[in-house]
Amino acid sequence: MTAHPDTAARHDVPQLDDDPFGPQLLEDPHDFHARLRDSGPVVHLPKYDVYALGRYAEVRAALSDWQRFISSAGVGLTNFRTETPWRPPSLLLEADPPHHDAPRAVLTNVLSMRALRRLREQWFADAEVLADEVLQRGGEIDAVSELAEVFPLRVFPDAVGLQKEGRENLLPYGSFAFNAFGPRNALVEAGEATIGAVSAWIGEQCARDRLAEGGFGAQIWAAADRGDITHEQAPLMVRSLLTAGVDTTVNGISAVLYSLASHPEQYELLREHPALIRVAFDEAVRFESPVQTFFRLADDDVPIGGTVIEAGSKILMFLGSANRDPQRWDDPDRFDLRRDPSGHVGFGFGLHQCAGQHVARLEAEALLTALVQRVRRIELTGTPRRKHNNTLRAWDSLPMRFLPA
Ligand code: HEM
Ligand SMILES: CCOc1cccc(C(=O)O)c1
Repeated sequence: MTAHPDTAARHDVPQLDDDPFGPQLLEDPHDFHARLRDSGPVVHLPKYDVYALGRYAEVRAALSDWQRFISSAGVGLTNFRTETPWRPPSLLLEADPPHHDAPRAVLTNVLSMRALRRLREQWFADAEVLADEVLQRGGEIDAVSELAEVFPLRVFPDAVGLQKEGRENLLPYGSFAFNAFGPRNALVEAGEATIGAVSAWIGEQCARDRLAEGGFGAQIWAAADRGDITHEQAPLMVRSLLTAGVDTTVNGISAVLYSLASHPEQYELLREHPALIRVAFDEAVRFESPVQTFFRLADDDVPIGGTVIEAGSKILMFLGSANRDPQRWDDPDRFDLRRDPSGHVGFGFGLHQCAGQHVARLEAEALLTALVQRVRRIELTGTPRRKHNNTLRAWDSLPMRFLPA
């Protein structure tokens, strides 16, 4: 499909007619990412009339320049300046300074590495129980439904302080939220029939009287009592945890399990050098990029990559492409625990960099520590199956064998 003549004229940049949210590219984005990087620093996608950034340098530049590449018009395709968001905007993800400042300071404190130290022992013990359960079942499992989905749902809702009933709403809610950053395609439509009830349950859990003492949720409400945020902001901030805190780690853990199973020599290296466990997770986040894309809005005519993006344009940042840019990474398509993955943009970068990255890293560290102690080898025993989502790179099924040490 060729762009409308005046659209082509309006953009003095190369253009690609691909649909990055279509089934082909969601199944395998890598060829498109390479064409995107090779086409130029800024590429117009007439399919959605957005500007795409595929190279590491420009993605880092856009993530760093929060004043001109803004989030308060939404970080999905929807432009909050002209369209109604499907839910009240996030006080963090979909906010700019100064409104972003206080919620971010509170969440940074609640989810800090120091704050998480109190959870470390329990999460490591929970991971050992789960790893033992897998081996007691003979070690042949679907690593998505029996490991990657189980561990985050065992530890994170309790850490937030959620009630036990209804937790089955968490994954569908997150999946819908991440789909909703993309166009209203079949993936979004498939969730629309049930999202009302799911969304209502999520909203109810953010109320103060639903949240257990000492959890992340109660700590957010305590911050409101201190005046660090308002009591009106507190429930929306708890909602941020429920939206971003589960599907992401499920797919981060799926990514590291898939990467290790498909690179047996890397798993052997990890067994010999368990100190590489945290590197392994960040290398998997770089390699697979569980969160593939986010948008920004150009708040002014913005110079980038030798061109000027006109004010009011939506910009689509391909984090997954930047994480495999050969201009930034040696042999980028190689999962390599010997490399230093720091600087990857899998958790974003700059002002909005993931507020929950330490939660994600602790979950992965706990599970990988338990596995490398007990499992000699991880093998794929069948064809893995992708789960398509407009934003998440996810696995639907990972048939695997875990051989006991
Ligand atoms: C592997 C797991 C995860 C990945 C790959 C991931 C990825 C990201 C990315 C790319 C961003 C930047 C968004 C932007 O720049 O617009 C982000 C922001 C955010 N993440 Fe994560 N995330 C993960 C886990 C989590 C967890 C476990 C939580 C909560 C406990 C969380 C909460 C958030 C929040 C609240 C923001 C918005 C921060 C802000 O705008 O200041 N994430 N995440
Ligand atoms: C992983 C990106 O982080 C997110 C994603 C979706 C929602 C929110 C939020 O703040 O509600 C954050």
